[in-house]
Amino acid sequence: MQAFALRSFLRKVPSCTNLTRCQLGFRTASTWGKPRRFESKMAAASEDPFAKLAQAAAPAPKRRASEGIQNRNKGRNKPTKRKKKEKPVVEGSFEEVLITDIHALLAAQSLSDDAPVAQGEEGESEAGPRHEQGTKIEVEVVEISSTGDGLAKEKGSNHIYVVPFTVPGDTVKARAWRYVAEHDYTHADFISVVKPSPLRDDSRIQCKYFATCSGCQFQMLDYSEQLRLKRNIVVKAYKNFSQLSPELVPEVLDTIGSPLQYNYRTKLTPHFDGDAKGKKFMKERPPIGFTPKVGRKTMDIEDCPIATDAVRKGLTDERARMEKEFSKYARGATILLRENTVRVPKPANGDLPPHPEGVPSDAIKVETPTHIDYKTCETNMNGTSTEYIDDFVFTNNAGSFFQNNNSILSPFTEYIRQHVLPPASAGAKPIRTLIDAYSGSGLFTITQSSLFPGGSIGIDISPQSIEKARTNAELNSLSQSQCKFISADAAQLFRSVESLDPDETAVILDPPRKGCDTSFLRQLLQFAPKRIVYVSCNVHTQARDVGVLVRGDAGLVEAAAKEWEELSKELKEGKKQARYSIESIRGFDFFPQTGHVEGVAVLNRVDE
Ligand SMILES: C[S@@+](CC[C@H](N)C(=O)[O-])C[C@H]1O[C@@H](n2cnc3c(N)ncnc32)[C@H](O)[C@@H]1O
Repeated sequence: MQAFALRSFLRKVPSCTNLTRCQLGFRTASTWGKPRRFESKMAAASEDPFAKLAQAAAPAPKRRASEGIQNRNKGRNKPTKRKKKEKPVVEGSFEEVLITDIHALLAAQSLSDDAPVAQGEEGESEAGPRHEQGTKIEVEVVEISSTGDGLAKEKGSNHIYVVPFTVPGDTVKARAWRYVAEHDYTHADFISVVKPSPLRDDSRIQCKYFATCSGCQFQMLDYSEQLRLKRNIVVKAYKNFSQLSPELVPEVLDTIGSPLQYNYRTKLTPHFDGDAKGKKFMKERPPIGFTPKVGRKTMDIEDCPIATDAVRKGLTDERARMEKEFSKYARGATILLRENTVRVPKPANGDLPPHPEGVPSDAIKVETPTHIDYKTCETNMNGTSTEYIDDFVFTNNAGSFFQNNNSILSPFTEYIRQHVLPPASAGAKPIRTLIDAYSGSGLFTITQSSLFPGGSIGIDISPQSIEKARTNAELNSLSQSQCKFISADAAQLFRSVESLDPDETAVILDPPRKGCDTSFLRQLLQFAPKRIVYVSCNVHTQARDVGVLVRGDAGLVEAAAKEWEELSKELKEGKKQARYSIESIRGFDFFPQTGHVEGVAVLNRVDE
């Protein structure tokens, strides 16, 4: 990871090649007990086991994961021809996370294994023979990567195979399909289990498409094991991507489970393929479903048990509609299935309220002591969907972002309420104001509002989400002085908050998967709020950004040249950037049965 970060940094800031590691804020070799890959670049010819990794990692350009899909279509048994120049691995991407885990595993085994390592003749990697595409192999799974795939080895070889739908301790049959030369590992398809791991119990699997559809990875595992694995994903994210020495990272807390482990997803987006040129109208209903793990043609999937009943019914209804309407379509499309709730309070006399007007009679009915929820499925991207979290109501553009596991949002927002304010300490100014950066339709601005007498400010780049956020504030009886929303890039936020006292301000960040950009982090460090709660569906970019906030060096490692100039000027002018300590880190399982985890990191400004 550091090798990637350093290269991109040096590329962007050519005049900074004489900066020392210390100035860059990297961990020192001694803090991790091992030399780092970027150091090994200079020691390529040495006996250092990391030098080999560096040679594999450093010079070659990299491919994006999506190129593998193109390769698959060319036929598994033919050698892959590369037409395009390889593109760099995207930061925080699936591929970068996988490569980091593979490097860590290779490094660990090169330090500890007695197994003899083959000597890199033609057709062999340094770790053992590599197979032609299509070769069937038997491998033993040694670890699960942070992408949810098994990392496996053949007997007598240290070569790593990435095999989905497997768990540590499994011996499985697999088919090699893509050798990744620059990182010396091979992607393989899962074929069958030869000897199951004690962790595996296939009777737990609830979907007949498991291990074919690419959506879920963990259905064969007990739920407590899934939570343990997800905690480990968070641990590894901070170890591999924060660039912080271990003493700065507190022990990662247990992952909080989802109240529902199936029937939880309030949004699905199945799709169907069309004519390649989009000209020939369909002669029969196309397969409607999801992308398979192998191949690119959409699988026909009639049901998805991780979705809520309303969304599952929506899938059935859409498939029935397509049965009649396929001939109108020439192009492929994505279908939106988003749960929508109409809540009807029960009268105090205990009578059942009448069926609400406009709600279809076959809506899914969920009765509680106080109300009846009627659940339907919205398929119009521009339609409005409504969700409840405790007594809060949220309306959204059905096609825009909203968290898609409603069952966990009550405990999750309660956890944020319990942690967004620091424990009261003598003499400290109480926090009065909340900034909710990347607010969407106001999830945190609204659910946390009661804690902030000075008001809450939400900012999001999507004008539609901000429009809904304003509506949601009204629907939840919050005035404009209690909840204010700005539609803009998050980095513009700091222009609007100059009047706020950072000592009295907490910030919640919930950026998209790619994390925060440098400009935002730099401005955040200059604004220096007392407390930050960083929420993310990508714990790897979260760990990277938290590392920046803890070191207080936004702009140094990944700054674009212009930002670097600005930052140097600011540093010369003596403008200060804050730094933070991490109070706690923990995962929430928003995505049961999959390898994904939502991370929450709570940070306090270090007052020196
Ligand atoms: C993971 S969602 C979180 C939304 C909200 N906190 C929630 O939980 O419902 C990320 C949000 O960031 C917004 N976003 C993406 N890039 C942004 C940017 N540069 N500035 C502000 N908002 C951005 C998206 O529109 C999206 O609503």
